[in-house]
Amino acid sequence: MKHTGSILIVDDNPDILIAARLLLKQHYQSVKTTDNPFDIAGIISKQRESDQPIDVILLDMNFSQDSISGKEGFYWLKKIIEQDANIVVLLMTAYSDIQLAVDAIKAGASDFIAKPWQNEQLLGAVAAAFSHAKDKQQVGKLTRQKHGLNQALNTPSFKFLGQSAAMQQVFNTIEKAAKTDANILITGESGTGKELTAHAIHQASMRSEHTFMSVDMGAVAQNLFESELFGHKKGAFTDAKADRIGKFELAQGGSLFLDELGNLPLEHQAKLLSALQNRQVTPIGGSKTIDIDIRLICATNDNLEQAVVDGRFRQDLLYRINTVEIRLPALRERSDDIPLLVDYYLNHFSQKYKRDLTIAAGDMTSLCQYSWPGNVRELAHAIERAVILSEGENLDVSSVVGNTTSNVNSTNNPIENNNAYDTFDLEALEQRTVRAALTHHQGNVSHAAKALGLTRGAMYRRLEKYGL
Ligand SMILES: Nc1ncnc2c1ncn2[C@@H]1O[C@H](COP(=O)(O)OP(=O)(O)OP(=O)(O)O)[C@@H](O)[C@H]1O
Repeated sequence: MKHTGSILIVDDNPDILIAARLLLKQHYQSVKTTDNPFDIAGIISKQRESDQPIDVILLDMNFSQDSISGKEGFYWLKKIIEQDANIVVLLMTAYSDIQLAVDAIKAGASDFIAKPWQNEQLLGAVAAAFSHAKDKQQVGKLTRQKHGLNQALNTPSFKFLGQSAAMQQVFNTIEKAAKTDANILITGESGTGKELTAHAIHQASMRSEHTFMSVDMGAVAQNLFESELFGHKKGAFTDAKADRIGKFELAQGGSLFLDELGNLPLEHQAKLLSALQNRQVTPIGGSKTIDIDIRLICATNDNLEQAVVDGRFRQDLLYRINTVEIRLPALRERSDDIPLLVDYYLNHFSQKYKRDLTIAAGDMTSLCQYSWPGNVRELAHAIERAVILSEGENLDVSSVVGNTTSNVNSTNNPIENNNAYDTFDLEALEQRTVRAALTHHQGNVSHAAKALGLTRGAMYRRLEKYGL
């Protein structure tokens, strides 16, 4: 059976063209020939258009009579590589010498064949060239796929909006800091847009073509911390059934975003610090260290300075990660952003659910007066729910934020509210309690979860459930 793939043979000697074609035609599906190197570019284009791209070219080195320098071969080799770097070129000459062969390979040829050839020798060289061409094509495909995946991973689902002076300042700092390779610490309450900020930094940086790798430190099981970040070798521990690449290595050349860093236990902080200081990691069970080239972006809704004072966070690690600090203001501190965000999410979810809704001016004012303890995340969920539940043409905000406006000045705490037990609906009570805990802890999910006796995962499930 013939191999799929196309070969082009270029030689000014018609006997060589016939002999090579007869031999190669027995093994390969498409064999083209030409005695004029000026035809090469046209043949490459035509074959590509007809979906039979040239994989391998056998190229003579000397075309003018009596020429033996090989210069012409090098010239055409360069032209071919410029036109299509995936084509593999085999150079042929009757005047072979070692230096010419070395120079040919240096210039990008895959091999060098002396004429006259032995058939077996030519077939072997062509087979190796084909395999090289397939590898190149595969690498090209994987590179394009990686590029596409990076684009998909790097693009957040929502725009990063803000017209308030506070957010303009944030955007300004992002722009300045992104251009450097400085480590950046993003702080702010839950839902203020820390992850969006990290994406924006990566996208505005010189690393934007590379991977943006995100790790939620709050969600990494304690015993898997090292494996998650640094990787492991097969058999390094009982469950290590195969090699695993760590997030540091996956982020190679790009940005590594460590979210919820405040939750990292002290012993892991030491390991993280050591990796950052040495710019090297060693997978568990591995003997070789891997050099790492990443821009580090960390985020937390914890107060890390206080955590240092409390002995929960290493000062040396804090100094290493906070070269630039970006603090995201809570939504209640920038209520002039609320109309912009409401309009954006109203438009987004109206399109998603095929509704045509507007918001009454009075309702917008109510939303601007609300304290939004869950910040923009709460606002986005609230608008989505309103879009789904509204019946008329106006967005029904009461169905969403319920007694939000009356909540503005209340504690939201069912224990403290006189009307705490106006309902015995457990879900409603749970929602109020979760909201109250968030408000009490100024949007800090970790602290609110702790106060409620919940894990962060359980807390997040409730935030999702109640759209907080
Ligand atoms: N400025 C903004 N413009 C538009 N959407 C925003 C903005 N800030 C946050 N959001 C939206 O709010 C939600 C939460 O944002 P994000 O995950 O970035 O917050 P976070 O501070 O990282 O939260 P957490 O601390 O809980 O992880 C996302 O859906 C995001 O798109």
